Amino acid sequence: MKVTIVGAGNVGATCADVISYRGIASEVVLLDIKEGFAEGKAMDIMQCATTTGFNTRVSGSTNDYSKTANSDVVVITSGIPRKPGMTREELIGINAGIVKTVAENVLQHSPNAIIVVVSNPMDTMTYLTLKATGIPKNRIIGMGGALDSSRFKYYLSKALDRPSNDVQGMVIGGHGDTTMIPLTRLASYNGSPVSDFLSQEQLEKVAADTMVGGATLTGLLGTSAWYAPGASVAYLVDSILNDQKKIIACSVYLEGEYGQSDICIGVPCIIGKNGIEKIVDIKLNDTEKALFAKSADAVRSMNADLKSVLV
Ligand SMILES: NC(=O)C1=CN([C@@H]2O[C@H](COP(=O)(O)OP(=O)(O)OC[C@H]3O[C@@H](n4cnc5c(N)ncnc54)[C@H](O)[C@@H]3O)[C@@H](O)[C@H]2O)C=CC1
Ligand SMILES: O=C([O-])CC(=O)C(=O)O
Repeated sequence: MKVTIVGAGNVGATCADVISYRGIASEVVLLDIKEGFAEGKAMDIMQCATTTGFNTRVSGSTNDYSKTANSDVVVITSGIPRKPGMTREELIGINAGIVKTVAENVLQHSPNAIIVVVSNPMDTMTYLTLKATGIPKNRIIGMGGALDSSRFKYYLSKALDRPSNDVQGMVIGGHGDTTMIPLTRLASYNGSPVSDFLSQEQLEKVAADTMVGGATLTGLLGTSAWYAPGASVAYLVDSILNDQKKIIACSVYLEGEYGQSDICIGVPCIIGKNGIEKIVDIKLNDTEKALFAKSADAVRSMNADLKSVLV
């Protein structure tokens, strides 16, 4: 199975690294516009093969899309990341043009690929990719919810002082500082509701920390995060390539589900060899429904800014 990652920067290269050492794909092509950069990242990763013991072939390409031909999955991580103090939404001006061109280029060489969109603002970039390429909606997946959910479980585990892997939880809605919806009511610790162990005040803090999880890291690092983002993309790609049918919150095109249409936004999905195999209808309460509608309004108003790119 072949995976192409366009944008060999922090997130793209980390994703290639995780995919190779976990043996998720047999071949990974990293492509970047910067001369020699993807080749260098690929060589560095390949020099881990004997020490971490993997057999995936990782190669790099400077903007030569012929090397990406016949990819099963293409991940788009090209574009600029935010700096401290910025929102993801502020990246739209530069990233929309990049994502549209990249999506068109990759499809010329891999017309049947499933596309995973990572570049921010991710929900709007996912919508742009769908509208610009016209490929079926099951093959366009925005990655945000996997990462936001892993941060949610991290903050829950810290509050519980128990391992993250004993915690279940999901974040739906937009992948933005104010649009994410950590589903605290449904989160659990080894099968029991987390509210059995944490106070309302603690749960509200966990939700608030989760929502600004990306901004917190951007403040600490000076650019946005990459280890958890790269690993989250690899987790999603694993579920596609190995047909795992995991339920993962992904940004997908809605046509009436969750009361929304003509929008890409995070909802729980079954992810398998066909990409989005099913949108899972979890029963939200009235408060959660209202938050979801508000989140969708914000994402939709961002999508309106795509008019000049989508002509
Ligand atoms: N959806 C999510 O959960 C997350 C999204 N992101 C987003 O992912 C994107 C990448 O972030 P980083 O890897 O940290 O940035 P980075 O700056 O380290 O890497 C971006 C790479 O894209 C390349 N690039 C730019 N234009 C290109 C083009 N036309 N074709 C090919 N390559 C091109 C650059 O040369 C650079 O190497 C950002 O937009 C960031 O906001 C980051 C983390 C999580
Ligand atoms: O925070 C950012 O800008 C990058 C991102 O989407 C994340 O790490 O969640």
